[in-house]
Amino acid sequence: MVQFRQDNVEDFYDITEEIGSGQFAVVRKCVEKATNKVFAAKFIKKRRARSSRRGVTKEDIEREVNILSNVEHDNILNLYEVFESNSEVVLVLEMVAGGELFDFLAERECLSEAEAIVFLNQILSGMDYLHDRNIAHFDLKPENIMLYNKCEDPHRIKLIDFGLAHQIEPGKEYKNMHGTPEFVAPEIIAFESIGLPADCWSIGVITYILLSGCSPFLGDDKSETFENITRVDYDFDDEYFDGTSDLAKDFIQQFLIRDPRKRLTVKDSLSHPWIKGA
Ligand SMILES: Cc1ccc2c(c1)c1c3c(c(C)cc1n2CCCN)C(=O)NC3=O
Repeated sequence: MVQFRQDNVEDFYDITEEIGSGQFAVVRKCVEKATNKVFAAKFIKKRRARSSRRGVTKEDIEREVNILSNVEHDNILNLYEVFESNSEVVLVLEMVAGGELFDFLAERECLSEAEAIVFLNQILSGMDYLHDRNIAHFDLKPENIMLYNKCEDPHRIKLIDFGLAHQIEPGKEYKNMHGTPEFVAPEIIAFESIGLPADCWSIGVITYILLSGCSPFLGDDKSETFENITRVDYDFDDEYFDGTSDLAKDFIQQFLIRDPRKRLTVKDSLSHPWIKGA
């Protein structure tokens, strides 16, 4: 278990501009005073009372820290150290300066199959590492896939934000309603038992977006999106998929299967001819 340092993070790091924010967390760029190295500091508000709905419980924070402390993979973000005060916990994380895959995609509208496969090979490699350890990310989306460095190696990515990640204990039921509507699997919406296959559904949605620039289930509002997901109501509109190979569509289709038990696993997807053939 990583030690939560009780020192003041600002005695050791210069905290600078905000680079991201969520419901109970703010991410800021920071520079370690002793080394001048640049990191990302994720400030997580602690929940004050059990009855409160504000802030994150110590149990959830320790879960994220535990998972990040016990994983080491080229495509997964590194946790450097943790500070704790009365009101918040600060995760000092590796800085990935290349920005979101989401923005990289926005600049291009969609990617060639070859380029999408370069990103997917890394996403699948990181996810295979996590799933081998029964760790589900539960919040896979282009915003949580960051480019390491646009200049040095523009196609190197890191998976970030393990705030919803869980170690799935075999045989134990896990249910929770979280994640971003566009990317959540049907079993999450139906409040059924969830596990590693929920990440596989999200990978199918991400692949669809990488190749078309469109989101397969996105409706005019959250309930329409949930309705589309529950009915697995999507298609490969010729306007966006006219030049897309049948192998690519098959790869997507094998992830977007309602029954989690029949869905393609990450490990099997690495042997799919679309990925292997590249
Ligand atoms: C250059 C840059 C820009 C925005 C960043 C980050 C880095 C970033 C980072 C992290 C997180 C959790 C969120 C981050 N965000 C917020 C947006 C993430 N979807 C992180 O852990 N390392 C980062 O570099």
